[in-house]
Amino acid sequence: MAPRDRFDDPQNPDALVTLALPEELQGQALELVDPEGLPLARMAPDGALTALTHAQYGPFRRLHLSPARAREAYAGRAWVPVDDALTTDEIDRIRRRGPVVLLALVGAGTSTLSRVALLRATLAAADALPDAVVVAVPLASHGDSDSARTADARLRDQVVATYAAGDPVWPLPERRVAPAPSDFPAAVAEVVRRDRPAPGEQGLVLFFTGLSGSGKSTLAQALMDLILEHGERSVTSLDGDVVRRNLSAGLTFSKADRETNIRRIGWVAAEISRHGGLAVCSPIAPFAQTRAEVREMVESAGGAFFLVHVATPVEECERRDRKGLYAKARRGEIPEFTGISSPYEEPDDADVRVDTTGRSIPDALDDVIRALAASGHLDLPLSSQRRLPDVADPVAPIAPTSVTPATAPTPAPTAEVTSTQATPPQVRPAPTAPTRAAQPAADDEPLSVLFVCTANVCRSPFMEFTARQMVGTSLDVASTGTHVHPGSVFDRVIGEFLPADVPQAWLKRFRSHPVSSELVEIADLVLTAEASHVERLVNDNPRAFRKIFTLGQWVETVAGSDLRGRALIEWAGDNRAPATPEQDIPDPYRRGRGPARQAAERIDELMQVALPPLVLDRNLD
Ligand SMILES: Nc1ncnc2c1ncn2[C@@H]1O[C@H](COP(=O)(O)OS(=O)(=O)O)[C@@H](OP(=O)(O)O)[C@H]1O
Ligand SMILES: Nc1ncnc2c1ncn2[C@@H]1O[C@H](COP(=O)(O)OP(=O)(O)O)[C@@H](O)[C@H]1O
Repeated sequence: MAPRDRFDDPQNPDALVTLALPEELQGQALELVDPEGLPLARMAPDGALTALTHAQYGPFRRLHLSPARAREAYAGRAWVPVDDALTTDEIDRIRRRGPVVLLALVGAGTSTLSRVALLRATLAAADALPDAVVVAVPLASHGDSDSARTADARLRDQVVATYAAGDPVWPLPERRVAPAPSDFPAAVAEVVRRDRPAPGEQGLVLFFTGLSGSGKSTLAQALMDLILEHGERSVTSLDGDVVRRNLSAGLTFSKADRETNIRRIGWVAAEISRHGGLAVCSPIAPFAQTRAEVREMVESAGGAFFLVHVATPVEECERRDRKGLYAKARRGEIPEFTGISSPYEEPDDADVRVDTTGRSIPDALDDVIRALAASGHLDLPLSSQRRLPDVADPVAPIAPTSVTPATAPTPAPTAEVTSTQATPPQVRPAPTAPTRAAQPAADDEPLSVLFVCTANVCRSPFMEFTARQMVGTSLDVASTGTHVHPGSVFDRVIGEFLPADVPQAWLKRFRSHPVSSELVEIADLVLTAEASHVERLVNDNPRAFRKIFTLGQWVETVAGSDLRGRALIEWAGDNRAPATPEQDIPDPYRRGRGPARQAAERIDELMQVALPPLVLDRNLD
């Protein structure tokens, strides 16, 4: 930039060769270093610069020549400033001029090309010319304002003139319209295409922000499941809670630590997007400025940033209070709790805003899917186009009718029931839910046991019927599922392996029923077929953790204890054996008679141990 020898030169106020120093460094002697710490220049307190060495950093370093070195190598050629990928027409024009230096001004890239791609495109153009070489000059532009453009043009003319030092300079005519891909030679077009992939091929960061309990993790997880089911892309999850357990372990919830946490997430996500990957982040990220920094990090890594504002209001999040944190925050036990005692700045730059209040998860997720499809980044099927059940809704707002009221009349026994001599007259026909209202049970009242599997058509009703047949009304039993088509019938294949004296009427009258938080709350004990069911139920009902077990886990836990009834359940809550996959009862549904028989035998075997200690009336076991 000779003759300039300093930043912020008062003699050339419009030259924009500036260095913004923090106040405490102003007026001091400084060393300027590259990102790896190599000293490049010394700066005197008055701003005068002394070069120490050439920069040795970054791609195509060999092409970044100072004017002196460039002249040493290429004096006598014509100099052509290049600030975008060259079209076929422009290359033809240059060809007519003879030997040239293409002086690539790669300060900030262009609106459509990164710096490094601008250099690659210029090299590809040089290859198409008989005698052209490339020199890179990191000359940045300072913005779109008229004054910045004027100053930029002046600085650029000066820099180009310094390189040419009297040799001819041939600027290309200004473009009237932006070139189309077909205007470039194939090799240049390929550089342009790779550098700016179509939205569907670009790295992508899906960033969910919102209050604790708003539904970020739930929606993010459902979306990731869907992406994986789709199978075209892999995903990295950066969930708020998970990040805080590893990447950000030790950070607090002060403003500074939250910012650090979000910047770390942003940095990792940006790196993932740099490689064309897909990252799904779901921290609270309460501050607009930090979210903007993440956007900037991602975009400068070449990725796309897609912001989902999970805008569930604080009243609803507090009503859900999945983790009991709002209650603690209200009691002052958690300081700086977002939405209560720490701010959440609503985004005004969200790509989609979803309030999950009163909506099912698939329905809320569809809003995100629609917005993503419109952006061109990701095309996933809406829930209405998917075969159900896949993203089922474990916590769809519960209609009052879904809990059997305590006063529900017992359905009249059918002819089959009355004709089945094995049916004790006091046994209710198969209920779809425990019939006790949500009130504390008297000590001598039968315990209620809720069996849970996936669709509530096979394993859990089998457990329900087996239990009822074994202990009659000594236990209040019911069954439900985590992913249910409500109203489905009992699976006849596993039904074949029920004890012969189970009344057919129970089977006939059975209809499937989804699990709900109310049902879990009412039950004294919840027994599931698989560990994944426990996980799901505990996730949605964390406070019920102590009474939810897999059937196999329950049997292993209580084996050897002399306790009975409620005391046993309480004890088991504190002494639970781990739920291992070996104890699971695999789903035999639609897998034929063999697996159905195995599941039936295993359930039967476990029930023999699981139930007797739960029965309060000792005469019945
Ligand atoms: N003081 C306070 N404020 C907000 N949240 C708190 C706090 N203390 C603990 N938690 C739990 O931490 C989860 C939020 O962590 P994040 O990393 O997402 O927060 S932040 O983005 O750094 O603000 C958040 O989890 P989610 O419910 O998944 O959002 C809370 O469970
Ligand atoms: N439509 C919905 N979308 C997402 N979550 C919902 C919806 N309806 C109810 N919920 C429930 O709200 C809670 C949201 O919790 P979570 O996803 O962990 O939130 P966050 O990650 O924002 O803290 C879960 O218990 C979830 O089942």
